[in-house]
Amino acid sequence: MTIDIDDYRDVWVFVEQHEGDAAPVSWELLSKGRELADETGESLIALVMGDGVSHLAEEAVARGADHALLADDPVFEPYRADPYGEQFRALVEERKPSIVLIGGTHTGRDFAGRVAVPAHAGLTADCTELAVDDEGLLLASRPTFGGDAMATIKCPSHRPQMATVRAGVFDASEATKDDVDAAAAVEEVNVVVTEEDTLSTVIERVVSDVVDITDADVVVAGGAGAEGDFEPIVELAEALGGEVAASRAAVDEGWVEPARQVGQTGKTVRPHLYIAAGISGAVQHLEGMNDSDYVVAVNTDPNAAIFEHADYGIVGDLHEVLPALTAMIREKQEVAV
Ligand SMILES: Cc1cc2nc3c(=O)[nH]c(=O)nc-3n(C[C@H](O)[C@H](O)[C@H](O)COP(=O)(O)OP(=O)(O)OC[C@H]3O[C@@H](n4cnc5c(N)ncnc54)[C@H](O)[C@@H]3O)c2cc1C
Repeated sequence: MTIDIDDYRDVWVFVEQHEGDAAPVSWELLSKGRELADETGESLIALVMGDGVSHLAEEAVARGADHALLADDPVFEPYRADPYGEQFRALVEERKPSIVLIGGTHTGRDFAGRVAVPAHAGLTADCTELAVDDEGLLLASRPTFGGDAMATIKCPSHRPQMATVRAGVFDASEATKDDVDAAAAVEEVNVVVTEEDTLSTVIERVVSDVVDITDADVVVAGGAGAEGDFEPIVELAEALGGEVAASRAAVDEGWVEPARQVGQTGKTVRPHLYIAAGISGAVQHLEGMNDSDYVVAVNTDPNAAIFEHADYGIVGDLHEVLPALTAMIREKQEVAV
């Protein structure tokens, strides 16, 4: 398929939503998209699909998009890959964006290929870094070879340049425009899919019990120093209402499920409080938690690298320090009740 790449312009960000609430990754991509659009001198366009979601299109503009495209129709609720993919595909074909960014979530991964394949476009999945080069080409980076190397991929001869991006790797954009200005920049697009065209029907929605540590406000992470006993970590996390996480060393030992691994080949978290217990502070681990608001490290080795990245450090055995912290927190909670 030959295309004229000069026909393709602008940076698009897909605003993922669930029952009218935006997925946090949407606003993270919007802030990165703004940066890329400013560098390439193009517009940043938000694409919102759903039923009764015009408020999100306005919010996307308030948070920095130049313009929002809104496909608002009952066919988009609940989410199914075929209407989303087909609507997105049709808009890409008609409007010709240069860069398309989609969250690397279950939803984004599910339908992004349905946009990329008919467009004969490349799709770099699960990116953790994005930039543009001097010619305005998207540089999409992601871990590869099981995390042993980082690959930077560019797509010089085809458009659009598409990427799915891991949640939690960029700061979310903030609202800067008022509602009136925002509403004026929303364009309702022609919905090209109907219920009759749609092959799938949702019979039942079952809430998965797979954990998602990326949204937690408090994360208590354990490493090899836990020596197989995660109980103090679990109890402190429970006392603080937070999630349990782990270094790769702890996951490799089978002490904790892989969905809880933090780092380059795990999840990226940015909680208000991150407690790293028995974790040395390897760069690959730091990559997944370095943007936490407050880091508290507990380690027997006063020279452990993690202390250089911690706001508060406790030199000691986690099997003594964590139960003491948990007991103090429980005591305060009882007094408060
Ligand atoms: C390509 C690649 C990708 C990787 N991706 C990831 C990733 O996503 N996430 C990740 O975490 N790692 C990743 N790693 C592995 C990383 O390099 C480290 O090996 C790993 O993070 C070490 O885990 P750790 O800190 O738990 O263990 P260690 O480095 O063994 O550290 C254990 C720490 O516990 C302390 N300690 C021991 N006993 C106690 C105790 N009783 N109380 C308190 N402290 C104690 C020790 O002093 C030590 O500092 C990756 C490596 C590579 C090469």
